[in-house]
Amino acid sequence: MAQADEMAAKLGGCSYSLMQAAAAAVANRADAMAPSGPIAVLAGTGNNGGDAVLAAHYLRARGRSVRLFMPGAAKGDDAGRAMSEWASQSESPEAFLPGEFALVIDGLFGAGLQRPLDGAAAELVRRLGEGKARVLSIDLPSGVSGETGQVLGSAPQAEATVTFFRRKPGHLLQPGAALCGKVTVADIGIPATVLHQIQPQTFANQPPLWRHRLLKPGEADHKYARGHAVVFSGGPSHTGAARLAAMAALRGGAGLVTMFAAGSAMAVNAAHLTAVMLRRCDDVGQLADHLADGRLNAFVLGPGFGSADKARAYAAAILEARRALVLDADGLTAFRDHAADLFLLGATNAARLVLTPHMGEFARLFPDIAAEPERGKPYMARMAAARSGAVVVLKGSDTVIAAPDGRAAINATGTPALATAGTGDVLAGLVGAQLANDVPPFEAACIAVWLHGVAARLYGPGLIAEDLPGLVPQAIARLHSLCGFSLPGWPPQE
Ligand SMILES: NC(=O)C1=CN([C@@H]2O[C@H](COP(=O)(O)OP(=O)(O)OC[C@H]3O[C@@H](n4cnc5c(N)ncnc54)[C@H](OP(=O)(O)O)[C@@H]3O)[C@@H](O)[C@H]2O)[C@@H](O)CC1
Ligand SMILES: [K+]
Repeated sequence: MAQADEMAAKLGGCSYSLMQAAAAAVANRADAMAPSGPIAVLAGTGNNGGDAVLAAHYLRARGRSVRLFMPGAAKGDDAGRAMSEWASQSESPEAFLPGEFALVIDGLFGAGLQRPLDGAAAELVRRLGEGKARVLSIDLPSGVSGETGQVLGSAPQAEATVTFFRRKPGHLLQPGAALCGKVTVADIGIPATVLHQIQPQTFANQPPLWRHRLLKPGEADHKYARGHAVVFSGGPSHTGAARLAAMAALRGGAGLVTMFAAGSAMAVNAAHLTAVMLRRCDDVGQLADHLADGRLNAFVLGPGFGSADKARAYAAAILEARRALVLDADGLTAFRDHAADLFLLGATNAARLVLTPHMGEFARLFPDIAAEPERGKPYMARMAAARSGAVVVLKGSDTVIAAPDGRAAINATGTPALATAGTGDVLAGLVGAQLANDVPPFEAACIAVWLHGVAARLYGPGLIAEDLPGLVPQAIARLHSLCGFSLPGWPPQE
């Protein structure tokens, strides 16, 4: 954002006019949140504080009762100029009692936060929490890192946050995302061309990022044009996870899906499968025979799979046969003591491998990277992708998808309803469906994660993993409608 600010100034903008626009957006939001009653404004020493002081000035000019509290003197030209517009004195933090106000505007720190909150700022945040004040944060709740979403020291729980130009990673990553409350993005006049100039590598996982890769529904579609995904079953008493993945792959748009099962698991799978086909695969020799069929183009290995030795051998055979592979669950854990082998496979099979670890599985494969959570999920996922040569989907309520080339997307369609057994298996199948359709792995993973979250939101509370594949068509319909695609003949006309 600081880079965006500088670029905007270079492109002929004036940084004070940006601050004026930012402050006006904050004042408008404050008025809408609390149309009457006294307002407290907490202003820090930098430009976040400058926004706050100017918002206080605008609100007072509208006849609102406003008191300004500052832990120190304003630094910098813009913040100093904002202060000169505030005709009265600011009060010291000791005088601030949150219970006296209908709303508190938090403008202590924003994008310039460098170190954990302490002293007067930390004390103000503590009092905000204790007083259960309604908080409107400027740019970010003070204490939340805009880069990582991590809390540095402490941060208030905002009811709403007004940010500027574009959301920052800290608005999407936990715990920052939850502390922001409802985020609105104000246009303060920074031209969109600034984005082209700064070439950001971190994105929100939204359709504009990958809509050009989406398979458009067409009348000429036939099942072989939409790929053939394969999911590996576990042993006879561990077949459910793979079936979830297989159903998701089919609902997610793979033209055909086949389950590969060892002889011992054939009968139980046969009893459960209908549209998903079933073939026997006992060992890597049989897998090699199957791989002779070039139409089998995307594989999902790991959900309920069990055998680590077999998982490693199968992964190598699939990648060496130049097929796309989603490695999940047991497929990931199989490499915990053989991570270098996995990274070599990834490096020699660029653009074919997707890893879908949750944080525990991630730490088994990348212990040194996982030991630095304070650097944030995009950093961790990006480092892991660069090291493994794979697209890495670091799962959680704020799933991050990273590619070896440095791109990272933060998902925002997640929901706590997804925190239930088997939802990861469904996600692996959805990634497999996109890969079967020849979508490149970064976009394949982004699309699958987006659909997975939207499908879960369509159900709401009480969701179990079995519900998810059946909701995927509605999620796809929503996506198509967002992108302006239509399925020929649907919805049916009279
Ligand atoms: N970019 C844009 O387009 C636009 C940006 N705008 C606004 O500018 C904001 C960014 O402003 P910013 O860069 O001045 O940083 P900010 O967040 O005010 O903090 C820096 C100050 O805090 C201090 N400080 C830091 N950490 C501290 C700590 N833990 N404890 C104590 N002190 C600490 C630090 O002190 P120092 O390190 O210098 O000692 C410095 O004085 C951005 O969030 C948005 O609101 C808008 O005006 C519109 C256009
Ligand atoms: K703030």
